[in-house]
Amino acid sequence: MLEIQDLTISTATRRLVNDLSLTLPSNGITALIGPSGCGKTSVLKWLAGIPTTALQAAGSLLLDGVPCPRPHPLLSYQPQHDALFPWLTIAENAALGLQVSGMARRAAMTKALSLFPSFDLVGCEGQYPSQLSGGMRQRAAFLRTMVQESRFVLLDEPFSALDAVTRIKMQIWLLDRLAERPRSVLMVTHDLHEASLLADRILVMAAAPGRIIADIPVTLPHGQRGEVDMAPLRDTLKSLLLEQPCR
Ligand SMILES: Nc1ncnc2c1ncn2[C@@H]1O[C@H](COP(=O)(O)OP(=O)(O)OP(=O)(O)O)[C@@H](O)[C@H]1O
Repeated sequence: MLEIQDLTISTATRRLVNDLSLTLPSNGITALIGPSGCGKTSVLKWLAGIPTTALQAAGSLLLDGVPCPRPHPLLSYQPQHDALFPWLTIAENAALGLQVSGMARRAAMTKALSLFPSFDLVGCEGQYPSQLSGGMRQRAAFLRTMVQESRFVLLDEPFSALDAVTRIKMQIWLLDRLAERPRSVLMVTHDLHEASLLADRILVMAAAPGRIIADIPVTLPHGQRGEVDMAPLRDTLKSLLLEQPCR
């Protein structure tokens, strides 16, 4: 269990996130939605321990009840932009997270390469990020995050650059992997359809300052989430978001 307690994030002149507390269970998908600029990415970056210039943050993070340093090897983070290293091949990029956490290069490469077929990246192993489309780069970044099998996975709009078919494939892939090996995913998304389809719980943030205004469990099994079944939930989310100003 991962607990954020009283997280406040500010610039020199304004408070971006105010006293945000939330608990992530050991498994399942928690979607984080909210108007643009409400602080979703800032919360994920803080969790991942990414230093952000010009922002000050205060708050505690507990992992299974014990203070958790950041960055932490049990938390992996996929930023909004793919952040692949341009001088490494796609295979080298994909294996990098494993190597950073101590796995030998050959073993890391073997493990990463085994996932290339399910990410539709076969043939791209030796290419560089600049040679790939935006969607392919996003799949490679997703692969690099998921291959690490961290207990907590932080995904910032992981499917936003994908075409509709690839997006559905990746969503199904994520659900299948989580069914095989449960872990906890905190996913920022602007797509209410995606949130209602994937999440076990949806957190809605408001802006100015950023805070959680709704915490909605989604209990219907994934296999039963048809368009019509999920429409009332999407309407609720839409109403909550439309009440919020954009920043
Ligand atoms: N380094 C920074 N310096 C100053 N302000 C910042 C910095 N980083 C983010 N902000 C501001 O913090 C607020 C929250 O930004 P953040 O990216 O966390 O929002 P978001 O909810 O993820 O937005 P979006 O949905 O558009 O990606 C925004 O108003 C943004 O301008």
